Amino acid sequence: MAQPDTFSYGPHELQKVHVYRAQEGGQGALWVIYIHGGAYRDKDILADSFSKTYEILNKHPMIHNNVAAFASIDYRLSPHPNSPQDPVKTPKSRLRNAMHPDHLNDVQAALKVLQEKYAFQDQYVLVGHSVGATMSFQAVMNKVQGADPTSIASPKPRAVVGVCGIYDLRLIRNDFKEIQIYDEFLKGALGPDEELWDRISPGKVADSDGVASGWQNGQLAVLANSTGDLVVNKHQADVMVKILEQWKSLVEGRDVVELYDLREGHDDVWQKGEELANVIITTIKRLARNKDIAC
Ligand SMILES: N[C@@H](CC(=O)c1ccccc1NC=O)C(=O)O
Repeated sequence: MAQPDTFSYGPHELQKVHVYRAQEGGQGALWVIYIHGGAYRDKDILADSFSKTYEILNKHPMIHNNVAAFASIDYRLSPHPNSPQDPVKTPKSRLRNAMHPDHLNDVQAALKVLQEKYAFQDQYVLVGHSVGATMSFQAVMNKVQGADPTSIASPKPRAVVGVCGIYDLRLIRNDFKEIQIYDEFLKGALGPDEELWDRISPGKVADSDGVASGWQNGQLAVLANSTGDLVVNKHQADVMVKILEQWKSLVEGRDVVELYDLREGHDDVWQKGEELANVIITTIKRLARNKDIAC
């Protein structure tokens, strides 16, 4: 397995970013930056969950020609009832007690450190899985309620890819009302104020705070969903695509790609890596094809 370089962007053990250089002699300029899911709280789904996908991608000639490096972001997590910690005995740097906006502020801080180190500007693709997809599209909103406005990603990415993503937080809870974990993980990470959930849902905010007005340099949005995903349903992509159609209609040359033919289970998409890698390859091909259309 490839060993990434790891950089800290804060004192917590989860405030780290992993960087994997593309193959020796790679000629690309693009960065691919991954935000993992895990319901904001799963201590077993972290930045290294991108490793398998990286291994697959790194053998692909398309990557050699277009990608400079990959990064995968860890961010502080919220408590999980199945892995309790003693708040007195656990050092602060290991405590999983993050609440919105901590997760998103961490992602923004990681992007900032990457920019300071590598200065790739807007030559990057932000890829998120599940709640990582929520944060990927939050990163291109104009304003996310509660989040630090000075920390909003600058510059924003050229392309955003949401894989098995959650874009309307209240809707997913309501769609799975009988299953307690949805309400539990959302309240555990975001608090009980459901109006706040609405104001931070990238598939719900249609006013000037949202993705349509906020993502001015964007060229390509990709939504990927799997028929084998039993925990995130297609309603989520349906709401997000409406916002993205609005975004697309504002500037000529913007592109929205819907890939709804994945087959793997929610976590197998990244765990096996094949389908996540394919989605990223499709994205990079599209970007290369659309290169002549200015940003
Ligand atoms: N493994 C997670 C569950 C999880 O990841 C999840 C469950 C339902 C819907 C979305 C999920 N993850 C999104 O990031 C947990 O232990 O809570």
